[in-house]
Amino acid sequence: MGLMDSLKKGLKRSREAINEIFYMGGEVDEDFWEDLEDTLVMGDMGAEVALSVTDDLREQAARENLVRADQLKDALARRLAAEFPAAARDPFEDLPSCVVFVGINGAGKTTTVGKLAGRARDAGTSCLIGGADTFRAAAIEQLEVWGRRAGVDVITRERGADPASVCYDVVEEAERRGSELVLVDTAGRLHTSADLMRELAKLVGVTRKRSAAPVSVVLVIDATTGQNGLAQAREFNDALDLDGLIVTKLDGTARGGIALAISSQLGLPIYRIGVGESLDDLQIFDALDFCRALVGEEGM
Ligand SMILES: Nc1nc2c(ncn2[C@@H]2O[C@H](COP(=O)(O)OP(=O)(O)OP(=O)(O)O)[C@@H](O)[C@H]2O)c(=O)[nH]1
Repeated sequence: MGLMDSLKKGLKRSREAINEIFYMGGEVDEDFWEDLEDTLVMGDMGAEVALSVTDDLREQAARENLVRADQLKDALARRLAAEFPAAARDPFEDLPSCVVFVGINGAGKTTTVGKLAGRARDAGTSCLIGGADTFRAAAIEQLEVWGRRAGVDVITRERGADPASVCYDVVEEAERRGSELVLVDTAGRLHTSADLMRELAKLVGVTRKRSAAPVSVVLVIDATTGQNGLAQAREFNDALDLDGLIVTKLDGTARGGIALAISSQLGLPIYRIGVGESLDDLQIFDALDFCRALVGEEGM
């Protein structure tokens, strides 16, 4: 399945809801604008975004005399796409680079690190993985499986070791080998969220201090978490000053709008999206493609 197909499948629910308003009577009247705003809110985009997008579209429709569903849908996709901040730098393409992945357990960090390592190997980029989730032995094993699959070495320490020391080790080893890309997987669960944030803040601090290559802190977020995802992202951003996002599981039952809410409200670019569990299911994020899949074009 291609990117657009996986994405369209995942965003089916949002699209169906939007299609419903467009076909309700075919007339662009007061009810239409109210329904559109409600549908955007229900799609997890957040009330603020929904309101400003609807207002802008309404003005544009009046100005440009857009009355047909296909014209309005295209304008809606473009207006939604404008909500996503663009990335100033791609931490997986602009090398050398060191990326620390954070996020709650199950968000897809390890899988994403594996996919990116596989991509790096295919592109001929020398890559090294740091396994800083020393909290769970199974996490290290899982990462090593992905490392083997991708043909990329994993630097880690024994269970219970200081995760910040793993970062120190992997950055040092990367410098010794001349590796261009370092990908660090971290723990998603500790006793409390405050413990986790404290540990991650220390780990990020050590990595930033030790690495000569630019360090990016990327939040991996599961698109199926809905509104709770926004609160999660805020907590990580407050503690760690994130650089950007990777949104996973957009092939699943996601409503998708949460990606837009987080990215636009926190001003964080989306670097990649996960659309499945295998090595190939990670894609570069294209805001307009995403919004077209969200809104649906004629015949979709
Ligand atoms: N459908 C789908 N599943 C995904 C995607 N990304 C990850 N997963 C699945 O989500 C589950 C959790 O992924 P992990 O990579 O283990 O998550 P994690 O954040 O590393 O979790 P911890 O190690 O517990 O912190 C696995 O079953 C993955 O296969 C995606 O883009 N789509």
